[in-house]
Amino acid sequence: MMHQGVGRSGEPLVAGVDLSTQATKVVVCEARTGKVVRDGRAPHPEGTEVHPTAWWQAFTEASAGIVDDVVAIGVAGQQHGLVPLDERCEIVRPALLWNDTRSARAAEDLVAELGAQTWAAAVGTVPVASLTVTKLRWMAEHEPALADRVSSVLLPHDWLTGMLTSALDQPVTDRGDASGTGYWSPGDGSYRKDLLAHAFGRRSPRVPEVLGPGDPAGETRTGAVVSAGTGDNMGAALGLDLAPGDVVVSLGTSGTVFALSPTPTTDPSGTVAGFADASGRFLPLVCTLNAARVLTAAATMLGVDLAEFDRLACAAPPGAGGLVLLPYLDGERTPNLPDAAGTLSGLRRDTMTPENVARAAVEGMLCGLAAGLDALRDVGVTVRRVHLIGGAAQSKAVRTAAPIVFGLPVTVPAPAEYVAIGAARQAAWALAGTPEPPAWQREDEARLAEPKDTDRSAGERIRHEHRALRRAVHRT
Ligand SMILES: Nc1ncnc2c1ncn2[C@@H]1O[C@H](COP(=O)(O)OP(=O)(O)O)[C@@H](O)[C@H]1O
Ligand SMILES: O=C(CO)[C@@H](O)[C@H](O)COP(=O)(O)O
Repeated sequence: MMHQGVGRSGEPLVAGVDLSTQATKVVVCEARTGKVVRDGRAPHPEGTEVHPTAWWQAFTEASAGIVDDVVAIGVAGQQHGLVPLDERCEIVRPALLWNDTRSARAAEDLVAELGAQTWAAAVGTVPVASLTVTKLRWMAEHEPALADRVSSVLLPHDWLTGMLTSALDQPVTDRGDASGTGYWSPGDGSYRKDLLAHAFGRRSPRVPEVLGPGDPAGETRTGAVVSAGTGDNMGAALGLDLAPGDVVVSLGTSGTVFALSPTPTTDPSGTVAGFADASGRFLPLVCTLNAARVLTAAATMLGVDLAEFDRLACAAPPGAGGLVLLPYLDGERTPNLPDAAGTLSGLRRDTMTPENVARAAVEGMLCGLAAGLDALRDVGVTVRRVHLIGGAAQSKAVRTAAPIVFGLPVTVPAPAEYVAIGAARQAAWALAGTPEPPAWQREDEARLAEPKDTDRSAGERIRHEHRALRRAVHRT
């Protein structure tokens, strides 16, 4: 498959993999500059439980013919997913993904048993259905015979990394992804196996060794260096080379809001997850379950494609003629409403147009992220401007509405797979063996209009209406 070598330009090449929710994406970059020279992608099956062999199939398809000459490779993956292996490293049951909400009651129980403050102080996060620790509790309660067979517990990126190095029996991970398990402490840099054993009700299963940010995990069969890998949001932060004051809003399957922090953060309310990053620092993050797919679902409901959806949403005024959408179409994680459904309110005969419905979908999705920006400020993050990334950042309607709803300058970095680029940069780092990652150039970014005063008041009104509806319907 892979063999050591250089690209046609004579530059050594490295590959980065984004094992995200809906697809596996692969980029091949020049190790020295970061220039992307090739890419590939392949879809994943629908659903919130996926057999990891489907990821291997997607990786094989996405990387076919483009990674033969890379000298290093790294994987950034969707966070939190539970990949349980038995003592022969066979998969015990299909992986439960971050957006699977069946462990909501388990999360409530774990919080009730130990207290939100204890969890936040111990591991930087308060359990919600997304976290690995709650999936282990669910499995222990609902599938005890399978739980008895579990010998080690991996995350999606750990598993793919282990497949690449042929070392699933000696699994490795990194600080960033480990910090999303609910049983690794970003503050102490160590596992809390007591919490893992408490949740699982059994002796703690084996957990991957946490490598340092630039450490190699091993080699592929053909001798390419494999880096430690990380979570997808940490990968994006590395790919974007974030500066202080920069906040990322990522609109993929999940909506995430995150920024770098030099110190760990804790939020006993559970809104901000106090993750570690992939560079040795920290990554406070807010995650919503409903982002890009709110737009695709609204477009399907309106019977239009995404281009027409965009045209409709852009044709409506800010505030969508009074229509307000709480877009909790898959339940919600932030606020923690795993069983919620969406609500569309404010319909009047003269305003219930396709244009206003489309605009309300865009604004409703963005309001969840605006609340995330406020929550980041509350834990001490400086928010000066927003970088908008992820699939839905390509939507003109989203680009138009985002500075208004956020009340901040917003830039859209040149369209690129930043998670995969971050994974490739980590691979180049492991290859170089330097204390810091290589300095990679970034393409120019499109700066969007800064919000005007009139925009600001429209944005405040939109956020106010969204909050008021949420309180009325969900009392949160
Ligand atoms: N122009 C667009 N408008 C709205 N949504 C879009 C657009 N382009 C892509 N998307 C959506 O973005 C999502 C994929 O984004 P991505 O960041 O790749 O997600 P993930 O990393 O979770 O797989 C899909 O749901 C897709 O429909
Ligand atoms: O759970 C989180 C973050 O805590 C999600 O951001 C997942 O990491 C999935 O990411 P995407 O597939 O939406 O990029």
